[in-house]
Amino acid sequence: MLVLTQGDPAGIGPEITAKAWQANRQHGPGFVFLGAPELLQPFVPVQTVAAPAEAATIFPHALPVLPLELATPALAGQPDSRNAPSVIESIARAVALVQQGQASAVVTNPISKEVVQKTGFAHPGHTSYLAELCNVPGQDVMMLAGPSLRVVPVTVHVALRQAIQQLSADLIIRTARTVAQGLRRDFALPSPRIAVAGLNPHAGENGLMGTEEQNIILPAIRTLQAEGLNITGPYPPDTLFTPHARAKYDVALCMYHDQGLIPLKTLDMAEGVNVTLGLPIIRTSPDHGTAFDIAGSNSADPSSLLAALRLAATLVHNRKNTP
Ligand SMILES: NC(=O)C1=CN([C@@H]2O[C@H](COP(=O)(O)OP(=O)(O)OC[C@H]3O[C@@H](n4cnc5c(N)ncnc54)[C@H](O)[C@@H]3O)[C@@H](O)[C@H]2O)C=CC1
Ligand SMILES: NCC(=O)COP(=O)(O)O
Repeated sequence: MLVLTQGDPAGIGPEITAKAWQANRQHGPGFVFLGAPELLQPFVPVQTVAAPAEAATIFPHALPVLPLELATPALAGQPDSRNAPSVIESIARAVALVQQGQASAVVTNPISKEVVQKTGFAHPGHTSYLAELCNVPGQDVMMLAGPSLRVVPVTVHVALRQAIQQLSADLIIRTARTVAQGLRRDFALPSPRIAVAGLNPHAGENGLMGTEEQNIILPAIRTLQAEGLNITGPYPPDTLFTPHARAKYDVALCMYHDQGLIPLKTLDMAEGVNVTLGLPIIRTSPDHGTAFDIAGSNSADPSSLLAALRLAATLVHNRKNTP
């Protein structure tokens, strides 16, 4: 049984959760929602449970919920940091359930980084918090996976200026190793083809437009090739996402957040999934955020959450069956 976190109660999480249950109730994959039951009650029948083990028989008839309390009633589209502790508690308890073997994987609903950070949450998002909860701090890697493309941002939720400063051969090497291991173990790709993007226009054009390719990216690629990884680059970023280029790799290692997430969401917004690699547990998430602008309007598309639930179930299966 998958465990689905609450996410921000004022975002589209409750609505897409209810829509995902309606879509999956007959043919799964099943899930238990870890959050406030009143968020779902306007949409679908809900039944509270004490443990994920009770959820499977309930799932075809009602949405099973492990209840959490909100500090204040949630208003769609109006985030309230008083509810941040329940947002964070849902994530922590979901991870604990998987660690205890009571659930098979965590699927997270979107949270607002701004809202949780206002209350002192020390992480830029789920990804590094999950690594902390799993006692593997710093080993987390964010990958976005869609039908057309997989991308991994090497630097993630920092200002662009800081991303360039953070870029190092060591960071690229550690990230690529985690990506290769994750794709082998969970995605059934025995020798994943990794394409590395340059940082600068034309991948620097031999130092004419920047030296990070020569000084940082290429040495990292050579080290990884010497270890036997199927990794190439650095490629000019502007042509790395054409259909022709995409046919030649399984994942693109990108130097900063938007370099990878813009092509991913342009091509695959509806079915893109955020997967955290490098953890002892499996975690997926829709690729989008809280969408406060449409919360409460019944216009949220549940496709990305449905893809995240499907992928989590596949990864659970693959991990069990990979020697
Ligand atoms: N995994 C997570 O928890 C993520 C959280 N966020 C957070 O979400 C908040 C809002 O971020 P934004 O950059 O505005 O991104 P967003 O993805 O929430 O919204 C961007 C645009 O896409 C639309 N949209 C998003 N998902 C949709 C769906 N399922 N159906 C229909 N339309 C949809 C929204 O209405 C909005 O116009 C931020 O606080 C951000 O930190 C953003 C991405 C992932
Ligand atoms: N842009 C992706 C994103 O914001 C998801 O972050 P996380 O909460 O999965 O760490």
